Formats: sequence, C-alpha cells, structure tokens
Amino acid sequence: MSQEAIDRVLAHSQAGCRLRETFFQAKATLVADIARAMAVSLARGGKILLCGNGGSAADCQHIAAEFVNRFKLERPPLPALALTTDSSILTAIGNDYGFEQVFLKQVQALGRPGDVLVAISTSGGSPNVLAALRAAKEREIVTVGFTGASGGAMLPLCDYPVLVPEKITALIQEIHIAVGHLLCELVDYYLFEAVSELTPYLNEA
Ligand SMILES: O=C(CO)[C@@H](O)[C@H](O)[C@H](O)[C@H](O)COP(=O)(O)O
Ligand SMILES: [Zn+2]
Repeated sequence: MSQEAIDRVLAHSQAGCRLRETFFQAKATLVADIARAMAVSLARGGKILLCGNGGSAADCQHIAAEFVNRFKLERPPLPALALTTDSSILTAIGNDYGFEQVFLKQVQALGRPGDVLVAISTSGGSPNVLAALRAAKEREIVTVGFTGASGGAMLPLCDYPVLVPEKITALIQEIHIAVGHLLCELVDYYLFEAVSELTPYLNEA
C-alpha cells in the first residue's frame, strides 16, 4: 500500500472538512436567505434554472432532479431545469453562435421575471455562465452565483453570491453540491413545513 496515496486521501478529506466547517459557519444565513427567495419564486409560479460547465454541469442536473422528483420530503414536483442537458440545443447554439451563448439563449427562451437562475462557476470567469447571468439580470430573473476563489467577474452579476474561499476546483465543487442539497431541503421547509415564515415575503412587491 502506498503511503503517498493514503496521505493524499487524508489531506483531501481534512482540507474538505476544514473548508466545510468554516464556510457553513459563515454562510448559513445566506444559504437560508437564498432558499427563501427560491421558495417565494416557486410559490408565485416561478421556476429554477441552472447552468455551469463540466462538474458544475453535473451539479446542475443533480440539483434540478431533486426539485423535479423529490428531496427528503414527499411533496409535489417543483419546476427546475438544468440548461446543461439537451444535446441538440447545446450543439445547435454552440455550432451556430458559439459556446459562449449556449446558456444565454436558453435563458432568453425560457426565463421569466421572478424566476431564479443558479449559475455555477468555480473560477467565476466562464464566458457562457457570465453571459447567462447578464441575460438573467436583463429579464429581472433572480441571480444566484456559486463560485470560488475571488468570485471573478461573476460577483457583480449575482443578487446572491455564494463564494467558497478556496482555489482548488474540486474542493469548491464539493461545497457547491452541499449548498445545492441544503437549498433543496430548505425550499421544501419553507414551502411545505413553515409556510407562515414565507407569508410576509410573498406579500412583498
Ligand atoms: O469537475 C471539474 C474539475 O473538478 C471540471 O470538469 C470543471 O468543472 C471544468 O474544467 C469547468 O470547465 C470549469 O469551469 P468553471 O468552474 O471555472 O466555470
Ligand atoms: Zn470535478
């Protein structure tokens, strides 16, 4: 058995544990606020859109599946759509207009004011994610950005920036999917277990 391999396993898990602890201590309120904003959107007939590249694309479809199917609670399906999954749409837009527009045109086609876009980029600099965020802002879609490191160009485009203060992509992604799961849990909480907590926000303009 290679000691080097074992050391790498332990170093990754220990770094992940430390990051997880400090991140959630600092961002618990932010995560709850985002879940409440999503629940308000869904209660008003809105939907959740998600976009990102590579591992983050996988996170998008993972999170959308929890909303559409179920998470922990038995409840009606909730509308969420990963903009990363339709190969015909992605290849048509990528081929005809360029990869930068693959999410932008889907936001333009499907996004309505009051919807929520969850945009995931660990670097905060992926041009197709930035273009989707700009399109969402133009349409009065609530923007949630999962990012890392310094947040890059994403930060000013996000109503709710979720910044993981870390440079290693894998560690950032592991926090992102934990945030995604927590949003699923808390949206269910606000919509189906604590509706009275949501009521004042539903009455806001
Ligand atoms: O999963 C990983 C790395 O862990 C990769 O697939 C990673 O997501 C890709 O390199 C992405 O293209 C990175 O994009 P971004 O997070 O910087 O927007
Ligand atoms: Zn990965």
